[in-house]
Amino acid sequence: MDAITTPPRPSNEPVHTYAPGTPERTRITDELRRQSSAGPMELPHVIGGYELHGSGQRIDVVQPHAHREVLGTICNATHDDAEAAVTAARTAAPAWAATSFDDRAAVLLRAADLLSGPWRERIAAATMLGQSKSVQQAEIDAPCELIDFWRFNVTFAREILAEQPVSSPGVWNRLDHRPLDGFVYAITPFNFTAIAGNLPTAPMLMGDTVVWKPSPTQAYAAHLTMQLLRDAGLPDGVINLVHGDGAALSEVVLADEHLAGIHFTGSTKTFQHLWREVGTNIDRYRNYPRIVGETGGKDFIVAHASADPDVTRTALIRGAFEYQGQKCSAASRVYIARSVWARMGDDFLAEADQLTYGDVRDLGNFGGALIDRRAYDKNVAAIDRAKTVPHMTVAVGGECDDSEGYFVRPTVLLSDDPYDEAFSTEYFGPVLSVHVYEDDDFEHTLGLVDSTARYALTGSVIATDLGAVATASDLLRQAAGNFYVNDKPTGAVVGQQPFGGARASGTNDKAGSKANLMRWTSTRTIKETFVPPTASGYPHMA
Ligand SMILES: NC(=O)c1ccc[n+]([C@@H]2O[C@H](COP(=O)([O-])OP(=O)(O)OC[C@H]3O[C@@H](n4cnc5c(N)ncnc54)[C@H](O)[C@@H]3O)[C@@H](O)[C@H]2O)c1
Ligand SMILES: N[C@@H](CCC=O)C(=O)O
Repeated sequence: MDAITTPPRPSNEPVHTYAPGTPERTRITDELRRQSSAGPMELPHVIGGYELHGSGQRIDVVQPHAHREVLGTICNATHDDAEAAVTAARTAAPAWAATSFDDRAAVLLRAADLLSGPWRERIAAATMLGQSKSVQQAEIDAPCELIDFWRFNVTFAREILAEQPVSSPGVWNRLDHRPLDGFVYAITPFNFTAIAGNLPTAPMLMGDTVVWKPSPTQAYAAHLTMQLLRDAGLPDGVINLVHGDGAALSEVVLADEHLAGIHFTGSTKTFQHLWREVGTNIDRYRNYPRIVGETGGKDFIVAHASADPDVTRTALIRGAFEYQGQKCSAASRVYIARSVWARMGDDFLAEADQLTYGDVRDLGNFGGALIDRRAYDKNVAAIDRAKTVPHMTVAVGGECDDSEGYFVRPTVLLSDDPYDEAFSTEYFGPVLSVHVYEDDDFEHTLGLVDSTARYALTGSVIATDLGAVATASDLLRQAAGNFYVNDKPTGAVVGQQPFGGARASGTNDKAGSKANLMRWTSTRTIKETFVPPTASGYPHMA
């Protein structure tokens, strides 16, 4: 069809409550039961449209809150798998680049409607079981955030295509938003099904073909996401799903001359490794690969002396302990004015102590388990260290139990020393470091917040004094890519709070925004002169 079309206007997917008696609660409970009793599934690579089981090491994907229950098995990708995926991506590229924007967009719009409809509980339950999310946390991830990524990105991409230069009389200037000249490598984290679904599909929407490697611990929901995209009409080879730890895969992919971009979300350490490898291979590439990475955080809450105690307590509980502190945006260091702490500290500690982490199939639980043994050991070590530090008190929690699942209790560390490593190291678990400062030390404390950790992802200021809000916003301008006033620092919504941070937290290309989509297109400028000159002289030469 030859027309300039307007995609359906996106609005954020409504978040279901799952309150007792609601139909969605019945549906999710049935689906959790069905998936839990289905027995382990093979979770194949999907390369060029073929489901391949691979010859690499087999890795079980388990329920983190019940680690004896196996959901499925993946095979770690080998060099052969990697080469097959790169070949499939390159083979599919010409036809995909020639596919109209509307036809590419329609795949995502169909996928969004499938996820909002018949796939909703399937993906939500898979996210709960595989990533140990409470029903509320799964709901805001996938379905809702993933649907939003898909619908909003279509509108953002359409706006990019519509942005065209001016043309002088006699000339027509145009921008051709080409796909990148090569394939994109999308590497995704365990903690959000939505991020895993967005990172390969954002470049795909812009006409690129993709090798997608999800986290082994998110492989179960990733497998279903790939099935959903294929149901929505994704052609073979456009996205190639390859499972495993990524080591052998990266040895092939990062050395390939056609690597055109990396779309990464995960830890700072992994991102820096990938960037270094790109540097090492720089002479091999036909183009400079676009490198987009959203990484770690040590996200803060600063409560001014004017802060409302209930707002502060709620922001701390939700910001630090939802999804067991495993959001890159989770509050993990808090600075509270002494007078505020005096009014809400005991209530906060009591509420934290009463939070229930358990099997997420029991909808009464606030949260689940840590994702795996590695995350569990890291948090146990952090808590054990804290117990030995003289200026630090484990005020709540500190108990850990891995007999059934990787459970770490919500833990609050109170410290007189704001330079302790607990205020600068990302533990990625339910461990919150709290420093109580003197009320008149607000500006000095903001300096501490800005300089203590190397990250700059999210942060909140809580204050009713608007002057204090303005001071914090000013002095912390570079300390967070997402800055919240009188709220928790988590829960960004696509289209409302574009998400991402700078410093060690990433390239700040804002997932689910035009800025991100621009990284996946290589613009060609076309100038056409209608009646070209036929003589080379200029009037001043007469
Ligand atoms: N800023 C953000 O938007 C954001 C969002 C989610 C998570 N995160 C961060 O992600 C981290 C937690 O996620 P994680 O534990 O999955 O991170 P991770 O770095 O351990 O893993 C991320 C992905 O990289 C893969 N990987 C590791 N080594 C690789 C290699 N050599 N080649 C290819 N792939 C490789 C992993 O298998 C996984 O798929 C935290 O640091 C968190 O802050 C950031
Ligand atoms: N966008 C999510 C965090 C993603 C990282 O884990 C939030 O805003 O809470």
